[in-house]
Amino acid sequence: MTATKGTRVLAPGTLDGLSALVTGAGSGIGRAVTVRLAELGAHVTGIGRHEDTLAATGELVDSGAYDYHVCDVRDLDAVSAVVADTGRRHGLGLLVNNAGGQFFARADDISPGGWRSVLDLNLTSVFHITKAAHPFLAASRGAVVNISLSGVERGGMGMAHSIAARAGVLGLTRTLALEWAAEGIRLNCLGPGTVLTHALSDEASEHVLGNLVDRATPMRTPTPPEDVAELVAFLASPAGALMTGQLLQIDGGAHLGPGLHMLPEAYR
Ligand SMILES: CCCCCCC/C=C/C(=O)SCCNC(=O)CCNC(=O)[C@H](O)C(C)(C)COP(=O)(O)OP(=O)(O)OC[C@H]1O[C@@H](n2cnc3c(N)ncnc32)[C@H](O)[C@@H]1OP(=O)(O)O
Ligand SMILES: NC(=O)C1=CN([C@@H]2O[C@H](COP(=O)(O)OP(=O)(O)OC[C@H]3O[C@@H](n4cnc5c(N)ncnc54)[C@H](OP(=O)(O)O)[C@@H]3O)[C@@H](O)[C@H]2O)C=CC1
Repeated sequence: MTATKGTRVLAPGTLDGLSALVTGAGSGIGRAVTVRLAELGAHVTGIGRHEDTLAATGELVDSGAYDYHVCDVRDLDAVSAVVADTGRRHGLGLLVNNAGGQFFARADDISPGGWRSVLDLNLTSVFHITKAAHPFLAASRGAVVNISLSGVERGGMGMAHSIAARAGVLGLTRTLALEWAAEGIRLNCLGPGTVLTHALSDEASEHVLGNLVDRATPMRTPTPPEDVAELVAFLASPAGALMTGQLLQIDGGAHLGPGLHMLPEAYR
């Protein structure tokens, strides 16, 4: 596995005056997005379930550029209240639906409860948060970026629940891009490949991810979270003003189809 360093191309000040809301801002991609948006001039409100990690993200950005709310995105009333509070206090020009995740299991081993938990986290929450953000996004002619998953269009073995949820988000993104275009709101999805974040540090994930990079990613490199962040910033910037309803894969050509050898032994 080789790794490339994250790339930064946008000029300082590109996002001056932007107010952004980032779910899952306390780690991984969400943290990288938060840091980059703030560097480019935005104010970011982060959401996550753990205060310590959300606060640690704040140590990486200028004071005054960031605040956070401890909240579970699956608690639809609570998260809608956070969106409304953020919109009232700062306005809302960018919503990044990033919080998400899954467990790796073949479809036969996904119980109704397991299916529901992944759909609630990765699809239902996105619908409700985005709907709650609508009036504020309309007021600012704002943008939504939904963090998706490489494989959303082709499928991904061991991730039936998650891929189904992300496909749902893609459909939602494309539909709202049509419904809300007249209000100047743009919505897009980004599909990272393998991003080496702490969430993937357990043994099963290690196994899957090492294999994914070496055997299922033609460019044989993980996706740096900073590259995802730069694309989010681009989509929020004036340069992205005509981009809507798109899925942008940022995955080194990854494809999770060729064989069960990528899954932990127990799942083959
Ligand atoms: C070429 C393509 C490249 C793509 C690479 C993609 C790599 C992907 C990377 C990522 O997405 S990284 C970010 C990932 N982060 C995580 O995934 C976080 C870890 N996951 C979780 O926190 C949880 O799994 C969850 C998805 C949030 C679910 O948590 P929840 O608290 O809701 O679950 P539980 O209450 O514990 O269980 C609910 C339900 O689910 C069943 N279940 C849980 N784990 C498993 C498992 N490993 N296998 C099977 N079933 C599982 C559990 O039994 C419960 O079911 P019921 O008992 O109710 O039937
Ligand atoms: N890593 C990878 O290879 C890839 C990841 N992705 C997707 O990118 C997104 C970010 O992943 P990544 O940064 O790797 O993972 P992390 O686990 O590092 O980040 C997920 C973040 O979401 C937060 N979160 C999780 N569940 C909830 C919840 N119910 N309510 C509020 N916040 C929540 C977590 O914080 P807390 O636990 O404090 O709530 C955490 O900060 C996810 O949607 C993931 O599926 C897509 C492609 C590849």
